[in-house]
Amino acid sequence: MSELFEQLDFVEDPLFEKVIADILDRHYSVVDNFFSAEEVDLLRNSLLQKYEDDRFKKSAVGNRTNEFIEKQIRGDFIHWINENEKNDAEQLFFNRINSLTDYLNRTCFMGILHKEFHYAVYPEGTFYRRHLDTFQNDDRRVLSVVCYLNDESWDLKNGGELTLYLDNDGKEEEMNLYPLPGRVVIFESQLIEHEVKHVIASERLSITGWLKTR
Ligand SMILES: O=C(O)CCC(=O)C(=O)O
Ligand SMILES: [Fe+2]
Repeated sequence: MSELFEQLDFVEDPLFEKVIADILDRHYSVVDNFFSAEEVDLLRNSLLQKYEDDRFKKSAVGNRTNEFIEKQIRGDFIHWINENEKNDAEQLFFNRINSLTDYLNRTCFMGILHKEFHYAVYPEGTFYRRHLDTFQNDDRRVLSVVCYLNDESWDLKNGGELTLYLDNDGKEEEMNLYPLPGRVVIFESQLIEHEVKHVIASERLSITGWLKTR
């Protein structure tokens, strides 16, 4: 009878399996080299092209308050990626994200139906204060996915760490993650508070997005 349950086109993927094991175990996963150096170059060039074309907007927080308060919370500039108008780099990006999503849905029944992703540029001196990614009363966000697009010369002294605030048996613990090129950090949007520390030097480049239900 066992063949009844076989899915002939299913191939186990060790990297995605690690993501799932991490999420089940501790609600976040860090995957280095999720994107290859060449892929990061393509995506960074795509980001920089749009940034130079001035298509980025100052990010907002929740319902618009005033600009001054926003600057005290987050200082990044963002540009939403439209999947219907994707360029080659973005096509490659979504292929990879879609395989992860399909894998999660097939193996964990996560029910991810939608996604939204934006480029982000944090200029020198900016940060994003501690927050949960559900501030817009949007409980459809299941997983937050952050992909770093800095180049190989990115130095740890540039700052801009992503700090995750984790619960270790009732005691808060900080996990500091550097925005290294090709690295992807995935975490449960409803659970993990986090912040982007001050960017001390250089521009910090990334794509951030959410896998969503309904
Ligand atoms: O860039 C990062 O490391 C995290 C960004 C973030 O928390 C957000 O955009 O909500
Ligand atoms: Fe966030």
